[in-house]
Amino acid sequence: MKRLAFLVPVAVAAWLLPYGLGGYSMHVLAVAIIFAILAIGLGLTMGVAGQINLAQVAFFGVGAYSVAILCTRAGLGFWTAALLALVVSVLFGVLVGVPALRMQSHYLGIVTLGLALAFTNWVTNATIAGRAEGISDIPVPVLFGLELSSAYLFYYVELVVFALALAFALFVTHSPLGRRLRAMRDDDLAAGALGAEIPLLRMTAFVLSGLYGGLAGVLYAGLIRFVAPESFNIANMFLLLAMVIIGGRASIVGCVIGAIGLAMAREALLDAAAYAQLGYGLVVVLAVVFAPKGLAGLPAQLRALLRRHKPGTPVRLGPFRPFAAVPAAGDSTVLEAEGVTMRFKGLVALDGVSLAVPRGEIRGVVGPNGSGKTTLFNVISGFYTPSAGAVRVDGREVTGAAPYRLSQRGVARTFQNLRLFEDLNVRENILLGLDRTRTSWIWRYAAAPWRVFGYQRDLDRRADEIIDRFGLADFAVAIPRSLPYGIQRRIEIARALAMSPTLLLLDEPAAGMNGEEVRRLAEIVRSIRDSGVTVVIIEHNMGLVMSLCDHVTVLAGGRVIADGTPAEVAIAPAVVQAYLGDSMAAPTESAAEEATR
Ligand SMILES: Nc1ncnc2c1ncn2[C@@H]1O[C@H](COP(=O)(O)OP(=O)(O)OP(=O)(O)O)[C@@H](O)[C@H]1O
Repeated sequence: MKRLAFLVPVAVAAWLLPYGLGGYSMHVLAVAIIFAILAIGLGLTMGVAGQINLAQVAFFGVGAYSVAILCTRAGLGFWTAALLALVVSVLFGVLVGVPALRMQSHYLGIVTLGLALAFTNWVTNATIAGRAEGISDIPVPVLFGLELSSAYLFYYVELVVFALALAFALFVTHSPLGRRLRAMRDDDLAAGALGAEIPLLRMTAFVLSGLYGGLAGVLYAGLIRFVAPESFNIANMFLLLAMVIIGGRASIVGCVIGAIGLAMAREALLDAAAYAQLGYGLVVVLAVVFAPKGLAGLPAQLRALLRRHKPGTPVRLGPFRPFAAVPAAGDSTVLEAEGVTMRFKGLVALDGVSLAVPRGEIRGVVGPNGSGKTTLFNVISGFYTPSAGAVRVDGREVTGAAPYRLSQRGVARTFQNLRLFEDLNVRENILLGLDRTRTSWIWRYAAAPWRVFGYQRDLDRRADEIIDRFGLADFAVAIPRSLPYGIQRRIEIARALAMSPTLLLLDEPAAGMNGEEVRRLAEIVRSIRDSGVTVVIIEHNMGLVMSLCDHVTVLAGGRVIADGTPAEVAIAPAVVQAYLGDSMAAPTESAAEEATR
């Protein structure tokens, strides 16, 4: 609550501002607030969710034109038209979001730009939209019997709408939904493996953008009471982009500061409009090069610069606190692969692989480089749909299911090349694992926000427990990239465990670790198994495999060449031959050595 105390003087200042401003300045301020709402919408899609959206100005236009058309052609009152306009803008948001389900990056940029151009083209040529002349007789909005005909009066309506819009955007970005959107922006594959329904999340981002664009459009129609195509053209889209990039696209407050600042600058530079555009371009380039996170990112950038000159304190990984052992719940098969084949064009990465992993087992999957181990994990966790064969988890067919579905079925995984979200701190990475809600849960954000707060409190409590159990408390708010490799590996395991899986897939968890770290890893994996989780582990460290695994499956050239206890596979001739040497010849001895190191 104390952190929000600064809002009181800000609100009072905003309320008193009109008393010190002339008519024209008031108008400029009212327009700047509209741009701020528009920029929040763009910040949510581009900055928070990482979806390229060049149609924000069209959402703005859809909102404004819908009000204009509904008021002047259908004879509706301003506020009824405004509500319908919001619905139309959200629907337009859905339409623009559809391509995002199938394409990303510059392709999405081109498509959204195309849709924005199509909108401007339509309003320029459609009779109902008043063609190039636009629509000029939008009625004065009346609120509580008061005609909002001046910018002074309208400003107060805008202020309330803006405050609510800003509060909702901040609420969303600081909630489990916002965390998932940021995770999707950083790495959509890893976010999917953690249970994020990527298509729905992308659509949510565009719906929010449509809503904020529509809201800005409604206010614009009420303030200016005239709409024409040039207010919603591509030049304005680029101005909006400049606002968001300069302010800091990932920060909602940054977007607001950028929007208000640039809207003011635009007015101040009206006499030099020809050069102003060039100036914005230059500032954007400077921002991208020297302050990629915009004005909002400058304090953190400065702090990092100062820290660089100070000797850093070494990070301390705390001890792992083992889980309470749970008696095995029956001996059913948790994972079953049957004749799984995966072809990449001409290359057969997996060739009829079958394996069955019983509950409570630690299964090792080993094999020379390129033998198909990671591909097998990718098939099991839904990253690849196999060309043939079937995968069953807990007896249910999951072949080709999306990663988020598998995550919901209790499959968690880590990655060979570590996929921690780099823009989220350690704690947020763990929180993402803990969040088991479906995206459809998000109706609560609008209808019952207190339930979101309650849920977040529960996640926070459980995150503390996991952070403590895995000894991560010293760097819970650090960015993973800044931490040693061994620690990052442990964070990834903690994040996977946060998902409360029944099946944990570990892809080379000991890679890059020293002997002591490998010993601690073995202790962690055993404790995870003892807590009732079935573990499948890909590893090249044979000492670890031999000492840790109950059962080992050996792959070579995409086929299972041996399957049995560590001692059995170690002496299998096919295995010795596949490894082309004697590294496997006496693994039990090396395991004993490794285990005692
Ligand atoms: N997406 C892909 N497209 C084309 N080929 C692929 C793809 N993924 C894997 N492969 C190929 O499939 C084969 C098996 O690769 P995979 O990564 O599964 O092996 P691995 O046993 O995990 O190897 P390593 O121990 O080096 O990680 C390799 O020849 C690899 O180049």
